[in-house]
Amino acid sequence: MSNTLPSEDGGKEKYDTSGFRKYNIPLEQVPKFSHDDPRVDEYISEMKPVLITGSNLIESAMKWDLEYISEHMPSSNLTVIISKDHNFKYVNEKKLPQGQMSNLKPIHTRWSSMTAREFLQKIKSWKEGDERLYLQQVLDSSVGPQLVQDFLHFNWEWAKNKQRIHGWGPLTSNLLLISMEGNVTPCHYDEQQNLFVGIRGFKRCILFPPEQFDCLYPPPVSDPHDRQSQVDFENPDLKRFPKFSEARGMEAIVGRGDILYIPLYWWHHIESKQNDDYTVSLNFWYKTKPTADIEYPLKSHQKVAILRNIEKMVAEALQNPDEVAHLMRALVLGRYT
Ligand SMILES: O=C(O)C(=O)C[C@H](CCCc1ccccc1)C(=O)O
Ligand SMILES: [Zn+2]
Repeated sequence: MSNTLPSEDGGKEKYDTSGFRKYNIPLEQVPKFSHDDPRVDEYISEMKPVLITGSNLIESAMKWDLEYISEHMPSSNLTVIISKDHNFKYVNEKKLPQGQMSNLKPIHTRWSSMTAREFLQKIKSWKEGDERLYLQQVLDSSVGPQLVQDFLHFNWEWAKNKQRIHGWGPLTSNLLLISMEGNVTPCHYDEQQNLFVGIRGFKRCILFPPEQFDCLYPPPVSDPHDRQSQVDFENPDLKRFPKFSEARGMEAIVGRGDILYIPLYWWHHIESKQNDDYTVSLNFWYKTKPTADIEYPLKSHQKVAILRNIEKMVAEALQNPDEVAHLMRALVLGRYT
């Protein structure tokens, strides 16, 4: 059950955020509406986050806890990320320096695979100081016939309706997420529309709109941590990242059966409630349709896409990522400033 009742005015009630980390960031509440409230589609069409309650989108997955998964896919090896602390910062392996530099491989998080039962045993016997685990498995035929059956029984009518009326592209993937209490996925953005569903436990999501790109300082596009903020929310370095002090966020608590719409290019920081049981969530990532006829004024997420393309073009033209900053400074400093 969700932790506050959907109220008529939607989104004004405060979420119960006890058990989540406190950051020095001003936060507004993401509005919360029942799945059949017309305001849900108003927010999605304006590409603004909204928390949707009471939908039966994944009714058949509400029984997906580690016992059930262990029982129905006893031998499957699932993808598990292991981290030295509670932060699970995603690394794009394809963008890691190859060859002799490979000793720069990230020592912070690494990928492993294990059965659901092994994962359950490891998190049950976990104690302070141990490495932390986060199961992140793409739903594909490898999850076995029972979970595929459950997947086929999702309320695809509802999901397809959203996809159609909001002009989304195809569903690209569903990521099954089983997190230890207290794990954090640091602030990043994705280039897809996302219906993020709670199955078990509570997750708190902090969101920032794409236009706050200059407050959140992602690394170069060629960096393994592409699309992720370089700012450590627990200890922000305001000398390196001064505009982070201007960041203004939104907050939602995703409970059992809740769906958080995370618009594409919106920044999001997600954590599982501390000192609570493990959490289970499932996301639905949709490509967005290529912009047929461009409308002005451009939306902020389109300007972020332009920035990404410029970075890629300049790096490609120079054939050397290290020269990009110098050329871009020469373009702007003293000329466009
Ligand atoms: O659904 C989303 O978009 C989330 O960020 C959910 C997040 C885990 C996502 C891990 C990840 C981040 C970037 C690229 C690939 C995988 C969580 O719930 O902890
Ligand atoms: Zn994400």
